[in-house]
Amino acid sequence: MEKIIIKGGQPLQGHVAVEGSKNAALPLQAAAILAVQGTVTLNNVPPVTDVKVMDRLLRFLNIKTAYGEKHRQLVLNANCPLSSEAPYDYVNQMRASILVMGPLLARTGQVRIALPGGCTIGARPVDLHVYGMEKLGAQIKQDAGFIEAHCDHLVGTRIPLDYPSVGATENIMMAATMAEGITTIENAACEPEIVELANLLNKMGARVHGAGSKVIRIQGVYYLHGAEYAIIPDRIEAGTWMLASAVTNGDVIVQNAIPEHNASLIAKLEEMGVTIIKQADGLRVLGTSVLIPANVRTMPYPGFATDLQPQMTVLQLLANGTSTMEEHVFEKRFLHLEELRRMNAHFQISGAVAIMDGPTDFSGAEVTASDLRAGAGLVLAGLAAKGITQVRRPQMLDRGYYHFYQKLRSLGAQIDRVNIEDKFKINPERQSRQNKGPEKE
Ligand SMILES: CC(=O)N[C@H]1[C@@H](OP(=O)(O)OP(=O)(O)OC[C@H]2O[C@@H](n3ccc(=O)[nH]c3=O)[C@H](O)[C@@H]2O)O[C@H](CO)[C@@H](O)[C@@H]1O
Ligand SMILES: C=C(OP(=O)(O)O)C(=O)O
Repeated sequence: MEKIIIKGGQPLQGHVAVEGSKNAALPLQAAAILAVQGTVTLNNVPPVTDVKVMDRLLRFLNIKTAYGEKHRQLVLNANCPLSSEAPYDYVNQMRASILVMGPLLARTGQVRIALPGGCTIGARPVDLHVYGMEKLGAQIKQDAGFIEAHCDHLVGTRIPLDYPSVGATENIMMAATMAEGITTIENAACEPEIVELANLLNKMGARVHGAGSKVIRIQGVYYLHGAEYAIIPDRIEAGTWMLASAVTNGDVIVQNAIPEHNASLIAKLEEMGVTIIKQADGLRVLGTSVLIPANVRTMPYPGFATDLQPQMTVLQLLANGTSTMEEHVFEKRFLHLEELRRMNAHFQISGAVAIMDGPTDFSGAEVTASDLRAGAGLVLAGLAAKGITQVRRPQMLDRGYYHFYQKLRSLGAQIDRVNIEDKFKINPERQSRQNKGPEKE
């Protein structure tokens, strides 16, 4: 069993570099399905597990891919006939696998994809994705855990979304690029990752307008071709390092962080007494020993990002007084708080609201990461805690962070990742010596 082990109490100091955005990379990988001619070259692609999971799915669909970790470059070639079936084994690990549905439908006229399944942050239906495909003219059948969609050709139309779902907006955008006529997505998601997808699609020959606003207009084209694109820095990774500096009363420069992408976080940090200085090489985050409580609500962009909620609650628990966190994006994203109780946190949860009493004197304990960001939150609590914290299931962190503990160690944290079985594994040589008994002279 692997664990991250942290000896807390060390203020973080130094520089940390942010990788390319995981949540931008995944839809951009899926968009490569649309290129009937030429290759799609993506730069600044982070070497994280989710990107590898998407890569495995795309290769199953017959797309040729080559990734150079050193240069963070991924080249995708979809110029051959593609399979339109995505089996359960290839989609059950990651929700974002559903993003192949729109482009496959546009490219091949049919798709059969297993439903991506449950998730520890709550139910994650795909009804808005399906609604979008239906509005574009696809016939959809859901049976035996699969979504099956087919169409002669897709036709542009008005698609008002009940909720600005990031994934549904991306799927619809990709499907609509080759639809006949104009598609208008209303109440579209506005996340920077949506703008990234539109930028790549437009470089591939699509005509997408308004990405980043509530209304996206897509004029269908006959075909899409290859293009090269560099992915933006990961705003969630950047935010995690900013919070790591704040919870340890540190002084960290988060390199490549784009301030506008973390505006809600910056505003809350400043409200709590943390100093943020915008520098040419990134954001300098200076902690404080007197944290002011704050109330936070997660919301679609540009609101406070749900993917920074667990990390933020650690800072709120350290503040001098009562803070609240309202989780409005996912229904079950407070599992990390129950683990933090083991580290001396005091709070109550009432529906979507966590009411937290600070200041918390975190004490090290053994805890388990239920998902990627819960894991990040627990490690941050460990950095702020007295004594030793052990975080189980560190593989959760690999989904979206590259070299998580190594980067923290470079900032001065006392942190390691160990395989407990390795430590206690019986050395075969020693065992055979023991079995033989003492060597004769
Ligand atoms: C790979 C990726 O980019 N993941 C991000 C993306 O996830 P994802 O694209 O899954 O997030 P959505 O914006 O779609 O989901 C937000 C909410 O809408 C609901 N919903 C969504 C689709 C649907 O068809 N029906 C429906 O009810 C979900 O259950 C959830 O409660 O945006 C989330 C919200 O910022 C982030 O936390 C994830 O890190
Ligand atoms: C929830 C996340 O990702 P996904 O949507 O892929 O589960 C995340 O990155 O925190």
